[in-house]
Amino acid sequence: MPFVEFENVRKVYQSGEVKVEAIRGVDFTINKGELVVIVGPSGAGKTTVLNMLGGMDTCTSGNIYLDGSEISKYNRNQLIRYRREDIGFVFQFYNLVQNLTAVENVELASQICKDPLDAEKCLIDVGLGDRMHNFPSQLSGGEQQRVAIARALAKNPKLLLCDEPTGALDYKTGKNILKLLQDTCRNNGKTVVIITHNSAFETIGDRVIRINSGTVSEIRENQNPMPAERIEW
Ligand SMILES: Nc1ncnc2c1ncn2[C@@H]1O[C@H](COP(=O)(O)OP(=O)(O)OP(=O)(O)O)[C@@H](O)[C@H]1O
Repeated sequence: MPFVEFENVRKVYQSGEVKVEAIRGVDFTINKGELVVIVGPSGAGKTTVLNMLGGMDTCTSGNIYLDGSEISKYNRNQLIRYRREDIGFVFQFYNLVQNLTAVENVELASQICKDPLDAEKCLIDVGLGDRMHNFPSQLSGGEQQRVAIARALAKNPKLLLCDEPTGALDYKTGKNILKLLQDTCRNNGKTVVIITHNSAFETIGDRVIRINSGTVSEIRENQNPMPAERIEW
């Protein structure tokens, strides 16, 4: 059984009289420990897929599975627990609490889940061992994103979901963050999903899922994914 599965998933948004079919019958699988790149142009439905996979939104029909559980059947309380314990989130704009230090930001996340990793160790792992007691405003964008990644990993989640994780960063810093995500997958066996509009990122994924107009237009497995430090865009 695959680690993650989307089975004929549909999502219709209804605003007043207008219905938007954001996702129109999407099927894909993800294996444990894979680095997956979900790519597609703006408006294709990537964020909708991420929101359903992350338990922030529900599908209109179809089935979504993670690690043997059908999350598309979860009720509100089960989804709250799922978001807290099973998923680590990394967003474009870091979303750190400004009046807490790096290590306090990471501890904040680990306090709400049942089997957290050590906050200081997570910061050391992302290369911030010497910046733990800095506030976000004292850190660069790339460093703040590293704190956000440490915060997500400290939850010891089943899945790390990253929505445009390099979107706010310059080229070189963005590449370093991709490398960190790839290393996290390789070295810790973590399943990592990166959502992006940037097709250049396709080459680093073990699996690439291309979304266009609410459907999957291509699924590809890279036998030899490119090391993130070597990609160019
Ligand atoms: N809450 C909502 N209500 C109504 N329509 C929505 C809602 N969220 C998304 N949509 C629509 O669903 C479609 C897919 O949007 P989505 O945000 O998933 O695309 P995306 O690929 O993530 O795009 P981007 O890269 O620009 O974020 C779009 O047509 C969008 O307008």
